[in-house]
Amino acid sequence: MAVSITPLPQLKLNTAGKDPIPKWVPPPETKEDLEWQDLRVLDLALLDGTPEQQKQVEQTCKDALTNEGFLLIINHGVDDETMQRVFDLANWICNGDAMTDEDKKEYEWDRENGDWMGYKPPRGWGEKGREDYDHIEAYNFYGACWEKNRLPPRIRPYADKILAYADHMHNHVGRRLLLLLSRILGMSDEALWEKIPGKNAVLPHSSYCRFQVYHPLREEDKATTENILPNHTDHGATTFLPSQPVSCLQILGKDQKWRWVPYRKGALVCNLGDVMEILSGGILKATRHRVCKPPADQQAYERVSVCSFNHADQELTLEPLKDAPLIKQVGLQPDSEVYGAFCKAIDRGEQIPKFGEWKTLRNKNAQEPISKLVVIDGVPHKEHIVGGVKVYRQV
Ligand SMILES: O=C(O)CCC(=O)C(=O)O
Ligand SMILES: [Fe+2]
Repeated sequence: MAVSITPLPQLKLNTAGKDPIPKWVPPPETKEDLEWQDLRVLDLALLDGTPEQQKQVEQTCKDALTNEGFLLIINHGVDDETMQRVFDLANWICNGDAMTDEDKKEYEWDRENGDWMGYKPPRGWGEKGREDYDHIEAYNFYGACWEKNRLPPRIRPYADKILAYADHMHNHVGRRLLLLLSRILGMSDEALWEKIPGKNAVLPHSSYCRFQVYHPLREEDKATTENILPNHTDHGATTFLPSQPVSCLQILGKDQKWRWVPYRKGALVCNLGDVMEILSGGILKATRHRVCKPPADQQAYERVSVCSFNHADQELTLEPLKDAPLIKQVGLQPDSEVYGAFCKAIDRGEQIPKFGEWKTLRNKNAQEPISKLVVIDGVPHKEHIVGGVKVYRQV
């Protein structure tokens, strides 16, 4: 069972000859005793190993994505030194002097139209109103940033390095994960890679890399803020987050309990989005997660986070791959949340959406004020339905 794609390359980001940027200093780990979610560890190097090792990695992947819905990936081709450079860049871009105030205006995202490319100012994603301060500043790097030169001038000398990282996550790690998911579904190695991402660009369509920082909570927000980023599922196919030390990310277990994602230096935290849950008919889960207020001993630190969101071709029709052997064997899972919500929307007569419509709808409506009030864990939330999938904001 030879893997049909080239062995995983090792990414190197040589910034010699460029102006130095400040070094990101990782904050210390929390000493608090939190309820951690045990995550399975997927060793991606095993995919280049013996047939038994390949089978082992496939099984780990399947167990993780049908149970926790999150996993840790090691040996993904970005060593600690290279990842340090990525964090140096992310920290400098979101938290340093990489952008002037004019740049922030010139390159600001077009949120009203659901286009998130560019600089995201620190408002609108929290659980308060759309215009309220939300502690999160980010730069969203889409393929068009390079194709249309939509990069602030001071960042341009590093454009090739950022692209190399984004490329590695999408076209090497992302492709290999799709290969594993194809095998899990009983399909040929390249089936999902051929079907999902769209081709002919390093970051095709809306796949993107986000550098972001969560600023420490302001004094006046400490008492009233629980979640910095509300409870949601990602809307693409796969997401990769290099593990970082400030504990904020929580995932919702099958038992409806929230648990903290542990820090593991050098690993990638990986989860699936709506696309994979719908295509797999609910077998592979797009797990709900949220970014909470950090534990008390980490509340003074800036939390730098680097996210790779691997999306789908805008024309991809979102529906289960009914011919996939695993779906035939175990059947569709309408009790699964995202796929179930999707089924209900279709039953109500809504059209099967293309991914592009789904994404724009979800981007436009993300965290809009809404209608229905529900109680989760004893805490009142507003519920908003976006493309059939529920998004919650704490009231
Ligand atoms: O920063 C994180 O740890 C997760 C962010 C996240 O879930 C998102 O942006 O969709
Ligand atoms: Fe997310």
